[in-house]
Amino acid sequence: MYALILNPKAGNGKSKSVYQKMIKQNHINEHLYKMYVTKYQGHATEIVQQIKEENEQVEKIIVIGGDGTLYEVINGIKKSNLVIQLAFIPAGSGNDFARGCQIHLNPYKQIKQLFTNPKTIQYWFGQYEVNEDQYLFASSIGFGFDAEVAKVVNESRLKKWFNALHLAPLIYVYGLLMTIFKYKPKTLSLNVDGECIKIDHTWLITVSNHPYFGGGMKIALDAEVNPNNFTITTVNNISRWKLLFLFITVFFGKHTKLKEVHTFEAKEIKLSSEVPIMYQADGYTNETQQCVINKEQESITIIK
Ligand SMILES: Nc1ncnc2c1ncn2[C@@H]1O[C@H](COP(=O)(O)OP(=O)(O)OP(=O)(O)O)[C@@H](O)[C@H]1O
Repeated sequence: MYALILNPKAGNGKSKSVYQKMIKQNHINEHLYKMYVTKYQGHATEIVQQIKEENEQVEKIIVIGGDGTLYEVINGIKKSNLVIQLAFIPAGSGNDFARGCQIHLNPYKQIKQLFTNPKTIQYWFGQYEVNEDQYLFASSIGFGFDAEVAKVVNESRLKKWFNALHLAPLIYVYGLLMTIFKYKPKTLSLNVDGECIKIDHTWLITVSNHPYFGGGMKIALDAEVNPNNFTITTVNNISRWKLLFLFITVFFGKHTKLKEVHTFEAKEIKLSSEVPIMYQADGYTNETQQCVINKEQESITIIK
């Protein structure tokens, strides 16, 4: 038996039509699944805990939604120590996890594959600790400018309209323009696999499990799904105009040629900031002054 978790608001309601089509096409047998619909932010985490408590023979969770829904589901899996296989039908606006795992971005193609010719891969989430609490991220965790952009995007009423007009990536351009002239770069101390580094005038640091962030930007060109290392990208000592240029070059994967951009691989990163800094984990934003990031030891099976 499997559980289906649907966020009806993901992709501005696209997820609901995806689910309805799935039913119409008789892809799922009503007796073999239990359906859960999220009602508010954080609900998907609670649903997974409920699945564990109900103690039914659930072997797989299928998520229909965006990266935010997936983030909540994987954190529910972590909190409840559930051993489960996971399938993801991308129906959000960004869908970076799907890109990173080479899951069809077209949800209908993904459904067809899932129910007719499924394949499995192993995936290792990232784990981060803030204020003594541990959480998982599927795609990336970023500190500084990109997190401020994510916050503007999440809080913007325009997101709905851009989605409706099928112009979802443009909401990130809007967030970028709203943030770039206000953001104050920070001095950050990093401990990377035991080596201390101070980075001044930092705009952003992203820690990636796969290449994509921000709805399709290929920030970590060489990142590969693997159990050992993250790819870390830092941007510091850059003018605001050049940063704007950088975000254009990211789409062509040319940003790493800029001298202000550095990339490296690491297994554990400890970050501290003298002042609170915004972070985003799969799009979920908050503030912290310290964070420790590791690879999750156990892999999860992703069905795709
Ligand atoms: N019924 C609901 N009403 C309002 N918000 C909800 C509901 N159910 C879930 N949410 C919240 O919706 C938010 C957005 O979901 P999600 O990130 O999956 O979609 P998206 O923003 O369209 O896609 P992406 O993250 O890929 O850009 C999540 O933070 C989730 O907590």
